[in-house]
Amino acid sequence: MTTAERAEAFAPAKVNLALHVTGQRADGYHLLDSLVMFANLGDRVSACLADQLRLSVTGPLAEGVPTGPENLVLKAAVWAGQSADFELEKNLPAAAGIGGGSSDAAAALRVLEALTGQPADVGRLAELGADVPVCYFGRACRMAGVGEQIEAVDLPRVAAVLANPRVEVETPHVFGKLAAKNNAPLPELPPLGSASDLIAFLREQTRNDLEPPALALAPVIGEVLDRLWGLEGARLARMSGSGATCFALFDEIGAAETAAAALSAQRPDWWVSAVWLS
Ligand SMILES: C[C@@](CO)(OP(=O)(O)O)[C@H](O)COP(=O)(O)OP(=O)(O)OC[C@H]1O[C@@H](n2ccc(N)nc2=O)[C@H](O)[C@@H]1O
Ligand SMILES: Nc1ncnc2c1ncn2[C@@H]1O[C@H](COP(=O)(O)OP(=O)(O)O)[C@@H](O)[C@H]1O
Repeated sequence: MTTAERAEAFAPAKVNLALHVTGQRADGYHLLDSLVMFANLGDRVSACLADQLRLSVTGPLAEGVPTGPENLVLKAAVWAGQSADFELEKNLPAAAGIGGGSSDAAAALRVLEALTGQPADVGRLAELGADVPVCYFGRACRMAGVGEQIEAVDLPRVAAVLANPRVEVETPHVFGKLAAKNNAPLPELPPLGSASDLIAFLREQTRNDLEPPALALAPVIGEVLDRLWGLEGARLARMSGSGATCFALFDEIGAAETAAAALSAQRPDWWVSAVWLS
C-alpha cells in the first residue's frame, strides 16, 4: 500500500571550487578544506510512503545507475528507518565529482522529512558518505574534517560551465594516488563582494589537490581543462571533487551559455552545461 501524498526535492550538483587535502586520519580518510557551491542543475527525488522500499530511476543519465540497495537513495531511507516508493530522475553523470549520489541521498532525506514530519539525524549524516552533510546543507559553505564540518559562507553567485568527458573516476582510486597528504589549508577568506573577486581569490590562492592524481588516472581530464581554459570569457578552469567533471567560471551567464554551446559543438560526446553556482 502507498499513501497518496507525494513529496519532491531537488538534488543539485555540488561543485568543489577549491579542495585542499590537509591530512589523513588513522582510518585512512583524508582531511579536507574545501569551498563548495551548488548548481541550479541537478537530479530530482520524489516519493510517497509505502510498505515496501522501492526505487525507479528515470531521466537522461539513468543508464548504469544502480537501482538496488546500493543506490544512495535507498541507503538513505534504510539509514532513516523509513520505507517509501521513490522515483529518481537522473540528470547528473554518476561517479563524476559533483556529488550526484550524495545529493540524491540528501534529497531523499528531505523528501522523507516532508512525508513523515520527522527531521533527519543531521549529526550522523556522514555515516552515509563524506559528501552527504554538505549536500544536505545545500548552500555555499566551507567544508572541513572529512566532510562533516560545515560552515556557511557568504559568496556571490557565479556563472559556470560544467564539463564531463563521460569517463567515470572512482573516488578511492584518486585519493589512493595522492602524493602529498599534508598540504596547506585554504587561507582566511577575504571579503568577496563580486563574482570577479571570488574568481580572482580562487585563481590566486586556492587549488584542487586531487587534480594531479585524477589526471594520472584519466588523462582526458587534461583535455577537459585545456578546452575550458580556451573558451572565450573563461577566467578559471579547475576540476571538481575527485573528477572527472571540471568547471570554468565566467563574469556573466551569457558568456557561460555561449561558451557551453561552443564546447558542445567541439565535443558533442561530452556532458556540458552552463549553470549558476550559489
Ligand atoms: C572527494 C569529494 C570532495 O567533496 O567529492 P566527490 O569526488 O566524491 O564528489 C568527497 O570528499 C567524497 O565524498 P563521498 O563520495 O561521499 O565519499 P565516501 O563515499 O564517504 O568515501 C569514498 C572513498 O573516498 C575516500 N575518501 C573520501 C572522503 C574523504 N574525506 N577522504 C577519503 O579518503 C575513501 O577512500 C573512501 O573510501
Ligand atoms: N543515486 C546515485 N546516483 C549516482 N550514483 C550512485 C547513486 N547511488 C549509488 N551510486 C554509486 O555511487 C558511485 C559514486 O557516484 P556519485 O556519488 O555520483 O559520484 P562522486 O562520489 O564522484 O560525486 C557510483 O559509482 C554509483 O555506482
